[in-house]
Amino acid sequence: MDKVRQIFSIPGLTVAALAQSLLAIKLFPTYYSSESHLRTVALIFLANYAFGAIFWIFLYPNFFSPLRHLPGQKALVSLAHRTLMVTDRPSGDLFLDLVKQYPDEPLLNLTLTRRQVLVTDPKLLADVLVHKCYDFAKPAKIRNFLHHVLGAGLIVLESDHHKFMRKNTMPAFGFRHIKDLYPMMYQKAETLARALRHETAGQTQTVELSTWASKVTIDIIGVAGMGRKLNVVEKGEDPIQTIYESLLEPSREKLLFSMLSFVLGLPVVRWIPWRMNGIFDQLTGSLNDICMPMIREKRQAIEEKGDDHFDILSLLIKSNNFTDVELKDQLLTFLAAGHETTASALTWACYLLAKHPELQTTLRTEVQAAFPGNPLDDPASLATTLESLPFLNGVIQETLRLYPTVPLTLREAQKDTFVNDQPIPKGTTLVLSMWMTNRSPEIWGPQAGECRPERWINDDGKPNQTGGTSSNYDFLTFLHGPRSCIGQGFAKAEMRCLLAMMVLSFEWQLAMKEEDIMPRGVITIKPAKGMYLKLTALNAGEKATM
Ligand code: HEM
Repeated sequence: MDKVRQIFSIPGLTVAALAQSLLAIKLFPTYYSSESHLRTVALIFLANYAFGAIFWIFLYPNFFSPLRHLPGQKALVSLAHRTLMVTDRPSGDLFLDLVKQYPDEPLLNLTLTRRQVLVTDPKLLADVLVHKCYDFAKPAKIRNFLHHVLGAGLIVLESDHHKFMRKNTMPAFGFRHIKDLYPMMYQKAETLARALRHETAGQTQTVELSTWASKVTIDIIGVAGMGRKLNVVEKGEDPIQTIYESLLEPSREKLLFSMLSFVLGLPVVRWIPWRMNGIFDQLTGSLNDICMPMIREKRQAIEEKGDDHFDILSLLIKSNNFTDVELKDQLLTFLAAGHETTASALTWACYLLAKHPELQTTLRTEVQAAFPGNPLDDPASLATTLESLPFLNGVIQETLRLYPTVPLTLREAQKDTFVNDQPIPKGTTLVLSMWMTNRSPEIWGPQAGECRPERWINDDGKPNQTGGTSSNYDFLTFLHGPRSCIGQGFAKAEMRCLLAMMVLSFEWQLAMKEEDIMPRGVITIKPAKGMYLKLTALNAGEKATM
C-alpha cells in the first residue's frame, strides 16, 4: 500500500503526468500539433490530479485505508482544525461532544479522507507516547513553525537527536536541583506580592492577574534558566519578556498566522506578502541577538574563572555536550515553554479559587498553619513543607486537570505502524486532547467538570498523584514518556510557591462576568479577555473574612 500511496502523492502524480505528456507527444506527433502541446500537457496534468483527488477522497478512505472501519466524522475540515476557530466555548469541549456520540470507541476518525484519528482511550496512549514514541513524531508543519520561532530546541527535535538532547538536559531538571530553586522562587513570589500590594494600595483593588503572572514566571525562568535577574515585576518590562509577550500574545492576526502555518505549512505562508512574516522574523532575530552574546559571555566566565552558578544554562555549558547554537536553541525553548505555561496555570488556579471562595479559605488555613512565620525563615525546609501540603497539591492538580495549559497535541505516524492492534498507515495524524481526557466523565466521574481538590488527597490525608483514577494516562497535562514535559517538576514547584504566597497575602473575588472568561490560544490557553480579580491585601497573620 505504501507504493500505491507514493504513486498517488502530489510528487508521484506530477512525475506520472510528465511521463504521460512526453509519451503522448512522442507517440502521436501528428495528432498533437505543436500548437496544442501546452493544452495537452495541461489536460494530462489536470486529469492526473483529478484522479488523485478521487483516489484520496473516495477510493482510499472507502476501500483501502486500514482506518476505514473506524467510526467517526466524515468532515472535509477536521475537528482538530475547527477547534482553532471556535470562540464561544472552550475548544476542547468539541472533542467531549464527539466522544459522547461514540461512547466506548477507542479511536475515532476525524476526516473524510481517514487521515486524522482521535485517540479517546487513554490506555492506547502507552503505545503512542512510550513504546513507539519515535514512530509518532510532531507533524512536520508544526515542527517547522516551532523551529522558526525557537530554533532546534528539545521540543522540535526527533529520534536520536532528541534522545541525546533529552538525556543531557535531564540533570538540569532533576529533583535535587528543583528543591534548591524553591527559595529563589518564593522570593520572586514575595516580590510579586509587594508589587500587587502597591497596586492595591494596601486595600481592595481590581488587577488583571494574567499579565502579572507572566511577569513573575519570566523572572523565575530568567534566574533559573540563565542566571539573569530580569526583574520584570519591579521594572515593568525587559526586552526578552517584551519579545515573548509579542510572540505569544493571542491576537486575531497572530492566531491566524500560526493556524495557517500549521495547516498549509510555513514555507507556503512565507510566500504570502503579509506583515506577520516580517514581525515574526524581527522578533525571533532580536531573541537570537540577545541570547548569543549572553551564552558566549557565560561560557567564557565558566572557562576562565570557574562558575558556581547553577542555572540551567550553566549546567548545560558545564556538561560540554552542546555548541553555542544548540545552547541558544535550548535556552529559547526553556524560556518559551517555561513561562507562559506556568503563568497560565497560576491564572487558572486563582480563577478557580475566586469561583470557589470556600476552597480559597481552606487553602489559606492550610498554608497559614504550615508557615506561622515567614516561609523564608527556614529556606532549607521550604520545599519539603510545600510539597507535603495536601490541599495545596490538590488545588494545583485540579487546576492542571481542568485547564491543561497545552490542551491538545498532534502526532504523525512516521511509518506504517500499530496502536494496540489497529494498523496506522504512515502519514496518519493522531490527535491527543488533554482537555478531553482530563475532563472525561467516564474517567473522572459525573463531576468531571468540577473542581474537587480532595480527589488528590488519600484517606490518610496525604497527597496522591493519581486523583483516584487507575492509570497515569488518565491525567495528560504533561503527557507521558520520553516526550513528556521535562519542566513539570519545575512548574509545580513554581505554582506551590506562587499560590502559597497569594493566599497568605490576599483574598480575592472575580471582578468580571463569568461568561467573559474563555480559554483561548493556539498552543497554550489563556483567558481571552484577561483575568480581572478584586484583590484585598491581608496583613501578616490576618485571617481572611470569606
Ligand atoms: C504548567 C506548566 C506546563 C505545562 C502544562 C506543560 C506542558 C507540556 C506538554 C503538554 C508538553 C509536550 C508537548 C508535546 O510534545 O506536544 C511539554 C513539553 C515540554 N515542556 Fe512543558 N509544560 C509546562 C511547564 C514547563 C516548564 C516550566 C518548562 C521548562 C522550564 C517546560 C519545558 C518543556 C520542554 C523543554 C518540553 C519538550 C520536551 C521534549 O519534547 O522532550 N515546560 N510541556
